[in-house]
Amino acid sequence: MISVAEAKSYKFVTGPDLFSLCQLSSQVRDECWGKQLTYSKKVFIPLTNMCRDSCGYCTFVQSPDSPNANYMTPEEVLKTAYEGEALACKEALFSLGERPEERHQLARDKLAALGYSDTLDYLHDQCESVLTHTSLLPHINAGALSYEELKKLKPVAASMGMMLENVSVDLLRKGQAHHACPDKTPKRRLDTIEQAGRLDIAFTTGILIGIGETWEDRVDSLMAIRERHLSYGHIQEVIIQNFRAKPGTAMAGCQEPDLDDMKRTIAVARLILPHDISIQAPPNLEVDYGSYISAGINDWGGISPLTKDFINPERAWPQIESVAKACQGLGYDLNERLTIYSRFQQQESRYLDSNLTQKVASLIHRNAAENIGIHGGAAL
Ligand SMILES: O=c1nc2n(C[C@H](O)[C@H](O)[C@H](O)CO)c3cc(O)ccc3cc-2c(=O)[nH]1
Ligand SMILES: C[C@H]1O[C@@H](n2cnc3c(N)ncnc32)[C@H](O)[C@@H]1O
Ligand code: MET
Ligand code: SF4
Repeated sequence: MISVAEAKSYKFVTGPDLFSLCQLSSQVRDECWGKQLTYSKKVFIPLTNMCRDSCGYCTFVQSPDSPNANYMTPEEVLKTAYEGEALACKEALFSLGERPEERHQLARDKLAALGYSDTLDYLHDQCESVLTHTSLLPHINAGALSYEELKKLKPVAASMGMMLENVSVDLLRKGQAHHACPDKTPKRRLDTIEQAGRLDIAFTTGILIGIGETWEDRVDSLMAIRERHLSYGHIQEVIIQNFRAKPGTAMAGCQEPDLDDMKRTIAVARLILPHDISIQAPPNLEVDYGSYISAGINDWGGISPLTKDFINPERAWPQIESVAKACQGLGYDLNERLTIYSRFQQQESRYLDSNLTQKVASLIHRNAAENIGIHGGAAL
């Protein structure tokens, strides 16, 4: 792992050339993860698109004035999960707005009609329903959560996640990406990662690239993740996600990060983070996604044969076969993994509630058989 000072000196223009950096990070990736990349076959469950925050980049959020502002019903949740199960998905990604009932009367009314007063209680019960009725494993991406909230949700999710975004407090200023977003303060985000560590929750986090942060801010954010992982060991993956500008948002006119900037950040993330952390970049937010492999990623995140990426709905998922081809072209197999990585899966593991161990064990078997069947490759 490189030092803060080294990482900060690796920036564009004055730092080492991109090719050497990528060679170095690929070497580290190959040593730790071998000649295989992974993805998780998932369905997306956008439980509610209302939110008390208003991030400058987000089109997922719907204002209460919009006819599209909603909560999914329990029937809609199960329908999506059943359809995903039929297509061999193994992850149900619950992704939602943060505490909408604390800001919007419409959210309170819609929750009350469903028999709830708290979005997180509804989330708990919908994860439980998916666990009861299907073989899918819930992954919860509900933003900043407290120790008590995480603790309540742990028995109904195999893993959880929340993008740190960035530790820069400058992004909270007026006119910046996180202005008027109480859940995007670095303090709340870092505290969520810390509490998930105390609770032994297999956790995904990451940074969003190109939202007004500096190179040094990126390094500081990755260092903050590294420190918490060194304390608790619970970070299973770090997502390096590029901002995509969306019409109709406050940041519609902002410059998107270019591919070289993404590659440099991925390579440096690989060198900064402990090597047992998976590095993920989504394949649907960059046309030349194959070049992420040369920058040092080992994972593509969730890919869905059924549902769109509701956060980037205009960016279609590539066919899994075309991702596999890109991997093979560079000498890597593509294997399916579960939402909880193998390192955290052991039976009696402190990371899994006892009612989840059996479900995970049977999916491990299915996954291994499918990986051998489809790719002729090694099972995970
Ligand atoms: O389809 C998406 N999946 C997103 N995922 C899902 C992710 O691709 C997979 O669910 C995980 O790799 C677990 O398998 C996230 C998960 C998190 O915990 C935190 C943030 C994200 C962000 C996205 C996203 O923008 N789009
Ligand atoms: C779930 C995660 O999706 C990311 N997210 C939200 N909006 C965008 C966008 N326009 N471009 C890229 N990523 C985005 C944020 O990082 C959030 O935490
Ligand atoms: N609202 C949560 C966050 O921003 C998760 C979904 S974002 C569309 O972290
Ligand atoms: S990114 Fe998440 S927190 Fe921000 S407005 Fe969208 S749903 Fe809300």
